Amino acid sequence: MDFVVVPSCFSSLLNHSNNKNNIFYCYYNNKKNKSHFSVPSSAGIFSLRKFTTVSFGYDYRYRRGCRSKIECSRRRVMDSSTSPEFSKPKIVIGPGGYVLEDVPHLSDYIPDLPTYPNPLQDNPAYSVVKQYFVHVDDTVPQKVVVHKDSPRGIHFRRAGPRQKVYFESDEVHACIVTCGGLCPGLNTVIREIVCGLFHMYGVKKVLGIDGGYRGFYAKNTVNLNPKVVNDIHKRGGTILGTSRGGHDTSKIVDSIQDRGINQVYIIGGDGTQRGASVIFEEIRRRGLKVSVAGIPKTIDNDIPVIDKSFGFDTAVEEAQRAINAAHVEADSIENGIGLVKLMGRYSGFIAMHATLASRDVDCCLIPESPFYLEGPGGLFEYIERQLKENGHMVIVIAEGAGQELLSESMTLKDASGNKLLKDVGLWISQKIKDYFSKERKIPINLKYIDPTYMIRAIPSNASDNVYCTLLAQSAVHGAMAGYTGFTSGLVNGRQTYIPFNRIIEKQNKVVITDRMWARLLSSTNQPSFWSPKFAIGDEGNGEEPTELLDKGICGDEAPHFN
Ligand SMILES: Nc1ncnc2c1ncn2[C@@H]1O[C@H](COP(=O)(O)OP(=O)(O)O)[C@@H](O)[C@H]1O
Ligand SMILES: O=P(O)(O)OC[C@H]1O[C@](O)(COP(=O)(O)O)[C@@H](O)[C@@H]1O
Ligand SMILES: [Mg+2]
Repeated sequence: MDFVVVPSCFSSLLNHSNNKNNIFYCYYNNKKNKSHFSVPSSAGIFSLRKFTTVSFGYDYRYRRGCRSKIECSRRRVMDSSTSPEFSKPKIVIGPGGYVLEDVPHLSDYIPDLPTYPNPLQDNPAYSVVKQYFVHVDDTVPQKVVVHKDSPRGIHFRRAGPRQKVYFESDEVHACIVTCGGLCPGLNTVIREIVCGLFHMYGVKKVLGIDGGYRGFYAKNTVNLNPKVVNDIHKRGGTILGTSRGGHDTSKIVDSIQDRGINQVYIIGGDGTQRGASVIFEEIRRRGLKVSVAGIPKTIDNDIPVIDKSFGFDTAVEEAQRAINAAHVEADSIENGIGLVKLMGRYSGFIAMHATLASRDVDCCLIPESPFYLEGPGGLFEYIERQLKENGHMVIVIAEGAGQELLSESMTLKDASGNKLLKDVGLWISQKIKDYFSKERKIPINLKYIDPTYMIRAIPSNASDNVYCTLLAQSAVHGAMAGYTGFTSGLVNGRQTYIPFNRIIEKQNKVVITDRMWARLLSSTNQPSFWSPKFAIGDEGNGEEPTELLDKGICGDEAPHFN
């Protein structure tokens, strides 16, 4: 008997089989050595182990060919899937400076994978669509504003259904997990992954992982189907629960393997996508036929490359309610100051967009734009002028703004390693009150509104709901087509598959030397608080211009959804 490594997932395959005997065929590279053995399902994994011996340096791919038969092909893959070559980004260079930043595919590390016709071709809802399947060579450019001599630049693979899929419908065992902070639209994404798998691809097995990453190994799972998720998009939050911290890669991948899961849908922000990336690497190292797809989530909009994250518009819309209230309060009383603190840990997109949308805001403070309180050009001087001229004013401050001005105590971190912020809203309220009452002897009426979680605990609005649907369906099409290690994201209004390395390499931030921030300054008339010393840091960090600037909302090209 030759050496055979039996993946731990065989136990779940054995347990799920209705047949009395599970026949295991082992195909070796040398076909002459082909052998098989049969194990009664009641014997379970322990009996199976009698036939097995661990052989280091090899791993075995398995495929559930039919209910009673599991074929395992022995491959010499460990060496190649752990080689540095494998971890390198997949870059394809073409003529004219064309660069495709491609996503990994299961066939990159599992040779001879069979393909199947896409079941969508028999689906009456889609058969009327001309050219429903996306051409394998379709890509989407990252930059759409070009000059006639510009190189063609970076492209991403276009998302969408492919003619051939790498999973049979009854072979798929998918799971969905939500991690990090809440965001409007989480439930819509969950719903549309489940419905997409069931209705488009005839999949019947979808598991919900309870409570974020740690749910893989420390919690129960829940079976998901279209009935269970039918009206969840009308609710805020996530029906699966979420958490920070608790990312234990090997325990998570063991759980994926033990449960026989072969498609993993991971919904979360920058931290979550980093976690997804290491899960993918471990899955590839173990040579498993498991697709890992990320769906980017964050109200802070701090994920790079993509046009914007889902739930962002809903959060901005909800923030308007707080700003309106602050304006009404400030406008109704002498020397009224309405102060609103909005979420935005490292990026001030919510504050910036809420300010631009409202037009009632006189000053917007964000983490990317350092400010100062006293002296010429400072915030106090500006407040005094506003009160003199208008009798009231509204200030919006992102929670991450001005952190460097607050007292220097030890920086605490949350379970995921994110900086725990000091309360800049309370701090600045006190500073303004002290300055005007003690130093200037000017009576002011300051009303502080902190809507905190209210802007993210709500269900998504109509446009975010459509956006969530497209992201979820794109992720499903990608996983079915055998792509893995990708995030489904909108680039220039087109659905794309973006490799994890591009999503996690940096954070999206408001670039204060961009036109969007200039639009805000011209709308509020606030001081820029700009000083040449800030500009050095700004130029030096090599940031791309604000993603939202040139690509939509107020940019040169209206976003268009495919
Ligand atoms: N560098 C990392 N490697 C692995 N897992 C990570 C990493 N950063 C964050 N995570 C995990 O991702 C999950 C969510 O991260 P967090 O930063 O809280 O939220 P978000 O994904 O919304 O940014 C947590 O379970 C955390 O442990
Ligand atoms: O949910 P918590 O742990 O209180 O964290 C609040 C943070 O979550 C956010 O809403 C978004 O954070 P993530 O997208 O990284 O999860 C931030 O704006 C805010 O600072
Ligand atoms: Mg985050």
